[in-house]
Amino acid sequence: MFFYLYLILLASAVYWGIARLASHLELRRLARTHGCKPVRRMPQKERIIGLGQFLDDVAAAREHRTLQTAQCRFQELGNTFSGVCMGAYFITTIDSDNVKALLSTRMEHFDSGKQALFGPFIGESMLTTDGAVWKHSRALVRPHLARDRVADLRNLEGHVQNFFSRLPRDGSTVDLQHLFAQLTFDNTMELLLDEKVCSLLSNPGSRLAAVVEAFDSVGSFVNKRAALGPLLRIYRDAEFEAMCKVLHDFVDEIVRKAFENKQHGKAFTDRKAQGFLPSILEDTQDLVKVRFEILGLLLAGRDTAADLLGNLFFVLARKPDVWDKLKQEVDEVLRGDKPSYDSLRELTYHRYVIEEALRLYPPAPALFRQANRPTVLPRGGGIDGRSPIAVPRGTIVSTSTFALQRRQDVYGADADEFRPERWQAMEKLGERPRWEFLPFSAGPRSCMGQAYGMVEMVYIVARMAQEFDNVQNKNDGPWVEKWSITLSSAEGTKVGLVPR
Ligand code: HEM
Repeated sequence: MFFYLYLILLASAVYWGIARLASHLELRRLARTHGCKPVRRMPQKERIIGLGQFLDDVAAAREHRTLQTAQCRFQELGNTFSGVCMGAYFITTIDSDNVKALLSTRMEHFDSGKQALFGPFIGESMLTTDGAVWKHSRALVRPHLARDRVADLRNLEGHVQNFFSRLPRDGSTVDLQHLFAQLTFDNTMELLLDEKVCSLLSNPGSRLAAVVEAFDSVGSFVNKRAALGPLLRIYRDAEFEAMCKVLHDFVDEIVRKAFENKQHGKAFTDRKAQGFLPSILEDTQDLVKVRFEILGLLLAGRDTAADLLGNLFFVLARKPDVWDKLKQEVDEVLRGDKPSYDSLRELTYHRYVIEEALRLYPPAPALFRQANRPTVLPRGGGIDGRSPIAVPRGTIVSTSTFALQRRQDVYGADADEFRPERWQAMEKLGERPRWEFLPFSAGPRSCMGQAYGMVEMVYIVARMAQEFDNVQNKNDGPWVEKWSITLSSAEGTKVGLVPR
């Protein structure tokens, strides 16, 4: 018995050694062929485990300055550098050639790298899988975010009405951030699952309120996990698992109901027959897989738009001139009507305002992948950082969209300022950035909900501009980051609203 165990262990060790050697030789061959030079390393006293780096990251996260710290590092060290954190070698870059290679031209050399990170929350879903499984998920979802679904804004208006009913109209303080999360949750549930839930109208102690709360807190756990590197494989957190269970139970109930209807031959109504849930149940009877796909989509669709709106209104409350321009545009274009899919496209200034918020406060402020083979990135090597660099298998390669979209050499000396007019100027000159503006990522793995997300956000801002004369700032200090999967304001979005 022990002899066989010993043999298995020995064979595994030999296999591992040969695979490492082959990978190393392949990396050397690639480096020679492409003329790679060493990538700049960030100063670290100890580079085997990178414990110092881990402790610095934890301290920065506690002080809500992870993203600003990363931006400063790029300013000090250049657009591409490498380091080690908790035993994991990483390369981070805001060089647009590298970003293009990572997300598009060499995309197949990198995996999503998110499965361990999201762990029990979304298991195997489109956000965490690769290859054929990931492609299949995208094909399933695509029709449900097509133009006809996106263009139907009736449901969204219903949720906006619920949202308005929660807003005080006497200028007293309200935190919009949490209400936006409820609004986008209700809307995404209906868009994807034809499920009418009204968390906006639910009581504080209700089950629905607990589900929204679990969604809110699960993000903080995921971010904590991100810092653990390879230790994640053995890390367990009972509180995180309890939050996941609340969400799993909630989605499982909806899935089971739809599955039973299907089993009992109950036909879906015409509208439902086109819904995402019936079509995914046609494809698989694995209800756990269905649960994870749905949760992944809810996560992708809810937090991103809600956080963007929260950050945007944080800024708008301090920019009455921008709010006046938004009101002027809705009045001129919509003339008191509700926005339609077509009229939304005429709200150009609204789009600039939202793009400026996406630039400064990208809901996904960092994108990362994991190299699934030895490969090469085109820039970052040598003293001038212009030569290609070799990327060993297993390397985590990330880009900070937060820092990338604040590059002064791209956006000018006022890159850190909120100035929507810059988009008009850049468009006039035909200088709209391509690989330096990636709020929805880019390439084959880019956001599937980009068109819908933009429509939803422009619609909500336009309806707010039709409804309120004034958005008063009630937050005391400056904007402070809270990065937990997506990027929101640590102090919320406290405003007072004065009706028109
Ligand atoms: C403000 C709105 C939104 C922003 C800024 C945004 C941003 C992003 C980003 C950056 C990614 C890539 C993540 C990565 O590669 O790590 C992504 C992926 C994705 N988004 Fe969005 N998103 C938004 C809204 C939506 C909506 C409304 C939906 C659907 C209802 C959606 C569905 C998806 C899906 C399915 C993916 C995964 C694509 C894949 O892995 O192939 N997103 N989104």
